[in-house]
Amino acid sequence: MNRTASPQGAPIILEDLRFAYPGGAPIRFDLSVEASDMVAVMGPSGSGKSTLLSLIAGFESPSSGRLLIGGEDVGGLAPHRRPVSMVFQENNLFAHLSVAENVGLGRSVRLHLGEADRQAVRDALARTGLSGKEDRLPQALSGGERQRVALARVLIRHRPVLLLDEPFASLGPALRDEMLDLIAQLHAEQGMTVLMATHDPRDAERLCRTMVFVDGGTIAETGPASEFLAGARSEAFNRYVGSRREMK
Ligand SMILES: Nc1ncnc2c1ncn2[C@@H]1O[C@H](COP(=O)(O)OP(=O)(O)OP(=O)(O)O)[C@@H](O)[C@H]1O
Repeated sequence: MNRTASPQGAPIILEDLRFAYPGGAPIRFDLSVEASDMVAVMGPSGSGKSTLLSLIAGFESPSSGRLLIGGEDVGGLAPHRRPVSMVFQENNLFAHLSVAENVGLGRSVRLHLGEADRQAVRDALARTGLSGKEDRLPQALSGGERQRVALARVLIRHRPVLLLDEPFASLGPALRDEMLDLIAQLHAEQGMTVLMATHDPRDAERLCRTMVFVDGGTIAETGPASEFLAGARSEAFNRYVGSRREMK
């Protein structure tokens, strides 16, 4: 993989990807995402957003169907071999490793780092506003700082796809905006394809060009995020977003 090249993302195609948790309802996804797109994945609680991202990342295995990333069938690849980085709502970091080591894992899972890798870690920490905190353990960081460490690791991994599963749900609004800006900057630099699961229409509005509406274990609707957010798409989406807004 080219780690220094100019921005590039990979297209993602899910073809009749089928899955079910033991005893759970059937889940089935068909989806096509353009390279370097920024996609909001929205939908009711339990609709299957996390499952969609987990299938792409390889944390769950479909019973049938195909998953193509960058034109390659990645269905047989273990998660760490897929051209994908993922950031969760929390628990992205190893508690016993320092900030610098947690970021360094993006280069080598055994932390066998050369000088160029260590320089890349320093650069990523500087880019994410964490210089001076490299030796801290995650417990000595704020929630926002911990998510920045996770993003610093994404930055040095240079993977063509970034999956975000409600990454900022536990942060306050100001910090959240700051983090969304940081994702936008990373995207401008690296051009990776971004899929972000979120319940907050403001996240989608701020960051995403495309909307994927997940409902009942399937992709119910896709299109320009602006149309969804303007209320110009399905009643089901409007009801979902309306109910989220009432909850605030
Ligand atoms: N590990 C699991 N074992 C069994 N069922 C699961 C598991 N994880 C999720 N499910 C079920 O699968 C369905 C889809 O869950 P998923 O977590 O993908 O939804 P979601 O849209 O991400 O929800 P939320 O917005 O609440 O995070 C739900 O009915 C959920 O209860």
